[in-house]
Amino acid sequence: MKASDGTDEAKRRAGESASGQVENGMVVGLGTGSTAAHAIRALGEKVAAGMEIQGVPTSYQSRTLAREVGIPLCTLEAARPDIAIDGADQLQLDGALVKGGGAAHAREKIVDTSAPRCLIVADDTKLTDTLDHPIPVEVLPDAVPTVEQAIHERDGDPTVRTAQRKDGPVVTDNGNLVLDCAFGPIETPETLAASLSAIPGVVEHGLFIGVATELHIGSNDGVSIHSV
Ligand SMILES: O=C(CO)[C@H](O)[C@H](O)COP(=O)(O)O
Repeated sequence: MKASDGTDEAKRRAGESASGQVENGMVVGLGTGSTAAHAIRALGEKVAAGMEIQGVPTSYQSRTLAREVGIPLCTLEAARPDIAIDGADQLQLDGALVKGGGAAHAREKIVDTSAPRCLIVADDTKLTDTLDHPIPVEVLPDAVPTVEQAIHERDGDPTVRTAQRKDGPVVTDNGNLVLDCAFGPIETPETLAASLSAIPGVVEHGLFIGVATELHIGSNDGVSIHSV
């Protein structure tokens, strides 16, 4: 397959492919980002055609879009997802992912891990042999200085994520801040994931290990599906 340059068309193919796995009566975890949004729109079309599903949103963005396209929503208290569909910023074919480009990774990890099937949708430019994308780390605001120090001690380089159309930092849907932490090539993602989780003040980080069960990778001329 030809590389897609990360086009919206490749993202659409991936999103629509994953939405094709959703069956009548299912509860669906609704991921965040532009690729997951294609899946949500495709699910909205299924609902309009008579399919009965419920969505569990992972962010303000996915909740708003699901409402716009007519997907009935529920919470994790009401029902566990049968399947989750979510995007990624970078991924390996063994299913190790970096997420959190939209700062939604804390809720995404909760919803994605609550589903027996987690389908990751991405264009083919995001595939890599070795993860090296900065890892988003959601942090309680008071803990930023101590978490920054802990990241340096782990040979990482943290940067507070700043907002595009607001002065100051990005504030997550949970009221926290995000440190984008560059580690260079990550040879053992599971070790780094455990190490980041152990830092006091870290709410959640964007390394998703052992979460994805299927990868739907869109390109210019099709979709490839990989079981993990
Ligand atoms: O993790 C995410 C949000 O927190 C997104 O799924 C990830 O950033 C990919 O987004 P996009 O499909 O727009 O490239």
